[in-house]
Amino acid sequence: MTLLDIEDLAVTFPVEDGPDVPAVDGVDLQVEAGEIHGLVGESGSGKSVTARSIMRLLDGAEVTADRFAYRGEDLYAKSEAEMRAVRGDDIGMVFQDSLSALNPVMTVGEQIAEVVRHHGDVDESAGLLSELRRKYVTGTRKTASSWRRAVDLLETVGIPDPEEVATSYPHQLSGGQRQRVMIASALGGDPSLIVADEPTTALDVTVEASILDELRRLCDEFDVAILLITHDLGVVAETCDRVTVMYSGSVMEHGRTDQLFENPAHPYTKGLLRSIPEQAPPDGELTTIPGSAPEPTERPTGCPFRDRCPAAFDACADPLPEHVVDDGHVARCHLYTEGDDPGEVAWDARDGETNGTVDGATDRTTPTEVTDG
Ligand SMILES: Nc1ncnc2c1ncn2[C@@H]1O[C@H](COP(=O)(O)OP(=O)(O)OP(=O)(O)O)[C@@H](O)[C@H]1O
Ligand code: NI
Repeated sequence: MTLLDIEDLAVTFPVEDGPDVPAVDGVDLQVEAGEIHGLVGESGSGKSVTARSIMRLLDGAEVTADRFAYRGEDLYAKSEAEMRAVRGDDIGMVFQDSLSALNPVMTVGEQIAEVVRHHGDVDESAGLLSELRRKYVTGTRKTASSWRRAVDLLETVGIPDPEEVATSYPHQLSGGQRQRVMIASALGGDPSLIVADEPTTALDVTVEASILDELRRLCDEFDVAILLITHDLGVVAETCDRVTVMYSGSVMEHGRTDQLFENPAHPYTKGLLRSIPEQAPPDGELTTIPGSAPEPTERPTGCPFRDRCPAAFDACADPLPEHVVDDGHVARCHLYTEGDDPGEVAWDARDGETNGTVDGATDRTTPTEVTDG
């Protein structure tokens, strides 16, 4: 079942003395129930803006979409009160910066217990006065169901000694433990989807690996879907069932993780794959894509990647087409519009030089020169 179904999302930030910023422009995103879906792309590609659009947390931005459905219901047709119920109960969120996302003056057990009470799983008042009394006077009784559930959730996300940790304040915990607390808190509302924006980026690799394992396990065990935002394709390879690749506000390619890694179709995806150790060609150094992504206000027409693409040709100035590579695997790239496979993209040029040729593309207009970034 498709949980989240977004078609042609555009998000623009009005700017007072300057051009509006078209941060996201043309994003399709489908998240299936129970899957881990990777949203990947370089910095500034619009991953976080897309994530926040799902929670409707984009104050002042203009958001349009052909479709923006969660479980078949239009999220943008909901009232703010209905949306508050969606946040936390249906869709949980985990951010990169756990220290600023958690309340510094409440124990983590108290914070999770509050989420549990609001979700209504336990027969304890979550009214404002009751919460204020707990916060400033009594605290949650350690025998209360909401507290027991908070401790259970801490245990579920792999925190040793959860009783002890529940009575700690966020600053007393390590970054990895705080990230687990955020995941426990997101689970407190028993959501069907967790949006996790770079949840492990600030952590060292061993802690990152164990938290990703944990997410994988939670996804399988609780049947919760996770939209995992990352700029790290290695993380995607390890963790995700499917993946959507973004570049400069648009989706370039999406498909199952195995389809995308074994048979990448978009030159941008191919370029990204060359920059991760597991995927680099046997002969070679890791190569990053020369140049950098354009600012949203300076994006070229048509394919936003064409200035950096070694295979770009005249048609790339036209609006992005959709090429179905395989069942469930789509690339938005002009190279395929004539129905033939363009073969290898010349990403193997070294020293920042691209020779700009594509095998099998002899009948095309000569690709444009790519400048060294
Ligand atoms: N409130 C805002 N006002 C104006 N522009 C914004 C705003 N928020 C984001 N942007 C712009 O939107 C674009 C996309 O930003 P976003 O944070 O979604 O990128 P990202 O893919 O999450 O990058 P990163 O990997 O660095 O987190 C960027 O160019 C950014 O400058
Ligand atoms: Ni981001």
